[in-house]
Amino acid sequence: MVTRVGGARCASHPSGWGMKLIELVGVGLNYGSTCALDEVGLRVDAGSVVALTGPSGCGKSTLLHIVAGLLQPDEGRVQVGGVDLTAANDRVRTRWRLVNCGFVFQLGDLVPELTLLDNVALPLHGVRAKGAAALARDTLAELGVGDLADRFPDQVSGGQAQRAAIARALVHNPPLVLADEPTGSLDQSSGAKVLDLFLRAATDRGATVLLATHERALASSAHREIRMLDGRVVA
Ligand SMILES: Nc1ncnc2c1ncn2[C@@H]1O[C@H](COP(=O)(O)OP(=O)(O)OP(=O)(O)O)[C@@H](O)[C@H]1O
Repeated sequence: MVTRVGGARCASHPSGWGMKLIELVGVGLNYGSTCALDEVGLRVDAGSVVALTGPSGCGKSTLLHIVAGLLQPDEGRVQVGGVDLTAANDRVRTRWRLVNCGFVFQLGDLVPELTLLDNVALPLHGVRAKGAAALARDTLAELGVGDLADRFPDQVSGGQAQRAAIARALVHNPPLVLADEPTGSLDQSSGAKVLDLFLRAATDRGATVLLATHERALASSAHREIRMLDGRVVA
């Protein structure tokens, strides 16, 4: 079934998206003469936490950007939650992403002019301002940075900013969470808290979390690990 972008969701799975969430077939992408992805085929079922691992430069970030519809492959097909992203134009992909996807970028990528609270409330368009602020505050608190809600990104540490970026990716309960090195600048206990939130999102509400990581502890706690090498999925 192909669902409307950002529209009606299927009721047969808690995420509302059916079982087969992500499907990539023969996906290739080049940056000029650099081949970043080569014939990648992948299928991820809904409701799981999946770790993408592999050496630096093997294509993990590029793959996450393609699944989010932020990059279009040069070849192949990408279907996510029943939507064919390779057939969708920029505007449709952007709208789809806002509704369905939470993305944690490798460098956090908070808006510098907004407080942590306002950054986290960004995906909550459509929620009344008061409700959005309360929800954003609760999510920041869950990640242990509730007391920093009114600070700006340049007034907190890298790890605190990263936790706010994770709060922003989770606050609207999206069916799909994509995270690029989400625990890279976190201490062990904050990293464990983040992992716990990802696992809960998957088991409690059927969300799917696809994360790129170099950390063994994170990869081995995920439901599944996908290993990449030189732009290909190898295991
Ligand atoms: N914007 C870009 N322009 C040119 N080449 C790029 C660009 N982004 C990535 N690459 C190249 O594409 C390949 C895959 O990069 P990618 O960032 O996807 O790897 P990665 O596995 O996420 O690496 P890391 O673990 O270091 O974050 C690398 O060879 C990289 O140098």
